[in-house]
Amino acid sequence: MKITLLVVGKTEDKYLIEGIEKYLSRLKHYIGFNLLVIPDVKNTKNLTEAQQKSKEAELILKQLSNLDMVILMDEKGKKYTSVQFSDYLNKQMIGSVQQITFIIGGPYGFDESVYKRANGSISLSDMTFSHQMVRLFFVEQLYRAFSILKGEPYHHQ
Ligand SMILES: C[S@@+](CC[C@H](N)C(=O)[O-])C[C@H]1O[C@@H](n2cnc3c(N)ncnc32)[C@H](O)[C@@H]1O
Repeated sequence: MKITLLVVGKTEDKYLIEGIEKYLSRLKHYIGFNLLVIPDVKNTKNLTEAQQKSKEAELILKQLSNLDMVILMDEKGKKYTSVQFSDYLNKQMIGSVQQITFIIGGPYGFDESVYKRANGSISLSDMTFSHQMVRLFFVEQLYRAFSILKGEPYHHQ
């Protein structure tokens, strides 16, 4: 199984880039992982929130194939403990899923068309994080999940 994390817009802050790279370099020992960055929509000042989400959606949907199992990161999504998330990933690996694509939305979240394409959604918290920060939290949780599956001492219950 391969995992893709699709995000909207480059990560700008150095402290986030460093954190994300730290977990990505650890993750590569466990799973084929790809961070796919969709360029920011231009001239957003002239767009409504709905128009911006719709333009982002066009770019997001273009990246997806029929083989992708698409899971949105969404504060209103399903909640897992870290152990439950590791079980969830394990079930996908044992099953026939070849490619899971997790998607983090833009600053205003997802257009309806992206919700329609999704196979599920996951919440990291009831709180809302910035679309930039949630990338770091997600890759850390992914690393944590694989360390749990490998029985390594990173996670403490
Ligand atoms: C600033 S949030 C958008 C908030 C927007 N009100 C919404 O309804 O989605 C930007 C993106 O970060 C991600 N995100 C923020 N908080 C999250 C959370 N608690 N759990 C999962 N993803 C989250 C989502 O992908 C969201 O689309």
